[in-house]
Amino acid sequence: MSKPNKPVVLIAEKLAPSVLSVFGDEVEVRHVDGTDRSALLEAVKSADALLVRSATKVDAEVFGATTQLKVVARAGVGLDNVEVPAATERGVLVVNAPTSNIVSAAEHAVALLLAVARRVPAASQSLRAGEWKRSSFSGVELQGKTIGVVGLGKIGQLFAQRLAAFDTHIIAYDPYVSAARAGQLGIELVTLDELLSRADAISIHLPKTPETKGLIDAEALKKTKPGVIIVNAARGGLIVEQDLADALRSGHVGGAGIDVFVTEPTTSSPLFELDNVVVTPHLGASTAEAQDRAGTDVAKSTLLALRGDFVPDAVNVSGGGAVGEHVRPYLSLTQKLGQLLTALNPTAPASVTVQVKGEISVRTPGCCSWRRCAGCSPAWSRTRSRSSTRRSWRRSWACRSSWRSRRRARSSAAWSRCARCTPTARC
Ligand SMILES: NC(=O)C1=CN([C@@H]2O[C@H](COP(=O)(O)OP(=O)(O)OC[C@H]3O[C@@H](n4cnc5c(N)ncnc54)[C@H](O)[C@@H]3O)[C@@H](O)[C@H]2O)C=CC1
Ligand SMILES: O=C(O)CCC(=O)C(=O)O
Repeated sequence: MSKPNKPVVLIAEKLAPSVLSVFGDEVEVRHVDGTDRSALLEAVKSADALLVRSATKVDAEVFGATTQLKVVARAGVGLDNVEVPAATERGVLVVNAPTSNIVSAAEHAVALLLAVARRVPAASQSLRAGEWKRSSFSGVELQGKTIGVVGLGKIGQLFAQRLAAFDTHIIAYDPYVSAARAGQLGIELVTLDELLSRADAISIHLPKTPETKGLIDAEALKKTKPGVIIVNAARGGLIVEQDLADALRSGHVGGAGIDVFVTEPTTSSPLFELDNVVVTPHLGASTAEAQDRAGTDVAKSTLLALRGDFVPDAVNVSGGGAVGEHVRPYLSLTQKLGQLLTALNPTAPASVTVQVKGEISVRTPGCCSWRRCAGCSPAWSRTRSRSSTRRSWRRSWACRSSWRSRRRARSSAAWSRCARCTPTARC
């Protein structure tokens, strides 16, 4: 029986049991098969929150079917199945679980690389078929090899750290990462062409965007070293499957480990016919630990959103980007500083400036001032709006907040502080 007054949370895919333990009895949980379009469109009408993994397409049609929906939560990283601009347009908050499965995804990429380099699946299959063919399954070592990482974000970095333990030289292509940051990690930042021409193995860790779709095509593959191993545990379509299959068949590419496909689910791909390919059905995040974290993280974010609180993992709040891992710790610091400020000065100030210095000053910390607001007294705000999307957040706080940054800090450690408070009873 439906329980009045409780927000309805619609779960559209199989999620870890941790989700339900976080929700407790604060919400009414309903289930639907997100791949059954008509069932989804019907069920979403009365849902306050929608929880998905990667199989449910949450697009303008879904948002058009409901006026009730406040939050879409993606239990994982990639948001290519959620039309974020359409959500923002409708005032629906979108959250993901940006760190929940990154270790699992990085480990899976390592597993694929090793499986290809040592031909583990083919040898296993052959032995199980009753053959003892040691000479047929000679592989290559990773030691001393150059490994190219395309996309040096969270997963790319974790992959690189793990590969470094094999005594490899890591090079990376990522135009959005500074050479200084790469240097700190012991990684040489290069152009894509240089990476393609130098790497003995290449692992892709990019989001799927109009810019990255088809990045590794026939032209790019031509530039690679003969015998190169290619791994993709990021998204299908970043590599053009047919072009990769052709390069594998010609022997120019030595092997490939592929977890993701341009169409999913799928049981047919030109890659499936080739011996030097190891494939898995999008298993990068399929570990108990990752699923548990993804479930817990999105359930917590969903509750925050439904309560009208600030949601750190919201992706359509801070100017279209999630709060980066380097900035994240400062959110709670600024929140605590806001609470302290409230305790010391219960009268609302006209404005508060958050100063940040050092590394984080170049990592879009503007969100810290919002978080500081979240820590400040409710008496400082006029009303709290139902939605936490950017426009309404700005409207809801009477007290102005801003941030200032200085690139140089006395030490390499970054810091933030609430400063320049202008106490006034005006707002
Ligand atoms: N197979 C699986 O189950 C999983 C796959 N993924 C995929 O991995 C992707 C990466 O995840 P994270 O590392 O957490 O994301 P991230 O956002 O931390 O890193 C992505 C990196 O790609 C870089 N990048 C963006 N556009 C680029 C371009 N045009 N050229 C070169 N670099 C570019 C960014 O600067 C960033 O450093 C996700 O978007 C998702 O699609 C994530 C988790 C599990
Ligand atoms: O297993 C899943 O939910 C998909 C994981 C994934 O690809 C992601 O988080 O981006």
